Amino acid sequence: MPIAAPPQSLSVVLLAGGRGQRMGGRDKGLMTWRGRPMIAWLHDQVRPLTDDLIISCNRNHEAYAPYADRLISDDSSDYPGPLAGIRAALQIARHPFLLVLPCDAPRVDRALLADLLALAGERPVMAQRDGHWEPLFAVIPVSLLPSLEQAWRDGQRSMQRWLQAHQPAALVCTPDDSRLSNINSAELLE
Ligand SMILES: Nc1nc2c(ncn2[C@@H]2O[C@H](COP(=O)(O)OP(=O)(O)OP(=O)(O)O)[C@@H](O)[C@H]2O)c(=O)[nH]1
Ligand SMILES: [Mg+2]
Repeated sequence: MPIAAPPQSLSVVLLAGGRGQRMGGRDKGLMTWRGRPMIAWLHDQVRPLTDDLIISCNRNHEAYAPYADRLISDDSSDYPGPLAGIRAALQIARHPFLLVLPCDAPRVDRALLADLLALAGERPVMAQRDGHWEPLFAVIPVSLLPSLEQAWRDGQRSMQRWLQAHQPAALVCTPDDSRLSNINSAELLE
C-alpha cells in the first residue's frame, strides 16, 4: 500500500549523530558541499514530505535546529551507531512510517524518495545497490518499534541485520547510482 498523503503519514529522521572520524572528527552534516551544509540539501528534499522532521545529532544542536521540527540525541555519549538514532526516532515518531536518511548523502533526490515511499507498507523498505543493502536509505513501519526494542536489548546494533529479519522490500538501484553515495572524507567534499 503506497503512502497516499505523505505529510499525514510520514515522519522523517536525518541521521547526523556520528563521530565523523574519517572526516577528522568533524560534524559531517554541517560540512559544506557545493556551498551549503550537507544537512541543508537533505532538508530541502524531505521538508515537503513531512510535518515531523527529526534530526538525530549529538552535538551542535543550535546549528541543526533550523533544519528540523525536533532534535534528538543518543542516550549514551559513546556513539553507539546509527541504529541508536533510528530507535530514538521510532520512539517519538508521530506518524505510521519513518523515512530514514543519512546526513552525508546530499545527492538524494525527490525521485529516489518517491520510489522508496512507493514500496512502503507492512514490510520495511531498504535501498539496494550492486547487490548490497543500503540500510540507511529506508522506510520503516513504526509498528516495528517493539521488535527493535527487543533486538536492542539482545545486543543488536546493526540496522541491516535487524531489518533483514522483517523481509524487507528492496528498492533496487543501479551500481553507479550516485544518489546513494556517502561523503565520508574531506577529499570527497571537493
Ligand atoms: N545517532 C547516531 N547516528 C550515527 C552514529 N554513528 C553514525 N551515525 C550516523 O549514521 C550515518 C552513517 O554513519 P557514518 O557514515 O559511519 O558516519 P560517522 O560514523 O559520523 O563517520 P565515521 O566516524 O567516519 O564512521 C551518518 O549519517 C551518521 O551521522 C551514532 O552513534 N549515533
Ligand atoms: Mg561510522
